[in-house]
Amino acid sequence: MKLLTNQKNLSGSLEVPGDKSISHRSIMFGSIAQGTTTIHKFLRADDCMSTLALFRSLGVQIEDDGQVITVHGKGFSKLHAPKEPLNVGNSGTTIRLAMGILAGSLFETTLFGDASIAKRPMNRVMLPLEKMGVTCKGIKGSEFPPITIQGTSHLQPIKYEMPVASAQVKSAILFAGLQTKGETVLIEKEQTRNHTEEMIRQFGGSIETSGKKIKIKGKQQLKGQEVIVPGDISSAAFFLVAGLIVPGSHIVLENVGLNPTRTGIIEVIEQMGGKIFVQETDKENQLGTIRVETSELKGIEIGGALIPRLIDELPIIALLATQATGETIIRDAQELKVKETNRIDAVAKELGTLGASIEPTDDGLIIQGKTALHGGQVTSYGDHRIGMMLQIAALIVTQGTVELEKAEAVSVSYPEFFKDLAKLGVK
Ligand SMILES: O=C(O)C1=C[C@@H](OP(=O)(O)O)[C@@H](O)[C@H](O)C1
Ligand SMILES: C=C(OP(=O)(O)O)C(=O)O
Repeated sequence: MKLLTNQKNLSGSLEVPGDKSISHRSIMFGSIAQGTTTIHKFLRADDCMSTLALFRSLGVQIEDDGQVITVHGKGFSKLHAPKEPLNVGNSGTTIRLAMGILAGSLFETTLFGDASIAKRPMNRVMLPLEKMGVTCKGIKGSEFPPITIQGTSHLQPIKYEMPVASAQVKSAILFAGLQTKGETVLIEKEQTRNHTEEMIRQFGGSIETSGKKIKIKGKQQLKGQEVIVPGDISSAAFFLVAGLIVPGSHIVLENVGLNPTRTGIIEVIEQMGGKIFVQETDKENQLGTIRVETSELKGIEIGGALIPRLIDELPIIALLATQATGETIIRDAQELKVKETNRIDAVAKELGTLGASIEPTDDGLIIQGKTALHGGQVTSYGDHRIGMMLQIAALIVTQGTVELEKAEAVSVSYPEFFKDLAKLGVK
């Protein structure tokens, strides 16, 4: 696909689509709670539709009238054995969280996905679940999908120190913990997005959290709720960066979720000297409006506890750094190697093709600033975030054309991405 290049003066306001993490979880909590859950502003993107289809295959009645999704939950014990292996598509969140939910099922389930999912590591979830009494097997004795999982009615609570900072692993263990007869204690390596913890409370359950330590008791009754999904800051990130780097721009993003475990990108933009203005419009629901203007930026160092708070934004932050003065160093981000693609290599290579100077390292990237980007032939590798980042990069290309292979990958998290970009006055 030929990308839009050589843009100026982007302006206007947008409401970005629903949060992907919360959309997945709203189907999951709706399925394991008792009673009806209604979901507003659900993200109708490929990944979340995979979760919806998966829970239907487990026997949950889920209606979609095109506006509101209604989930008729009957608790963990009423999930049925699926007739066939379940397809998670491209979604790491779907497969890992579903494994936690299936930990207490009395049937065997096989979960598989696309070529990218077939390469994503599952030991991080399999090992703690096995300690709890679950039997999990990857293909040919490996940790890779297809994964066959056989749950147990005798799930044991565990005390577990997580070796990776991962909200997906944490959530899988919490879903399994909810099905034990005792108390599960988790210690995070770094604090990660806390949507699962918040939704346990929203659905009437209790969970103790203090810093990196989490305690959850099993056999709690969750009750169906009304969920209004906030806008996804990870989707907003592409327009925030467009507004900062395309000359003469002024962009407003409305109804963005501002959960502090997700707002690392705002802090990074502030530290780089970007003109970003955040107005919290609904404190209780952590929603706000974010405004950005084209800015002079400076390079910074990004690492440590900040990384999980912006993990999915690192490709677009790398692009931002190519336009700052000086060097930007991203470290402690080795998790990027096991996302939809190896995002360290993909960012360095594809932005390199467009003229950026980026060195991939073992745990991140070293990016030289103030580089003029030029045209070229690039690929998303089938990774939605790489595809969207490359379209934002193309906006500042003034010489030549940019051709993107596998542009359709954007539908994994943001099917309307190109249409929304057009609303900002892109010509
Ligand atoms: O829990 C979630 O909804 C997610 C957690 C993160 O993954 P990890 O837990 O593997 O870091 C993130 O990259 C992913 O897009 C969504
Ligand atoms: C890593 C991502 O998602 P998942 O792990 O669910 O595939 C992402 O959306 O960037």
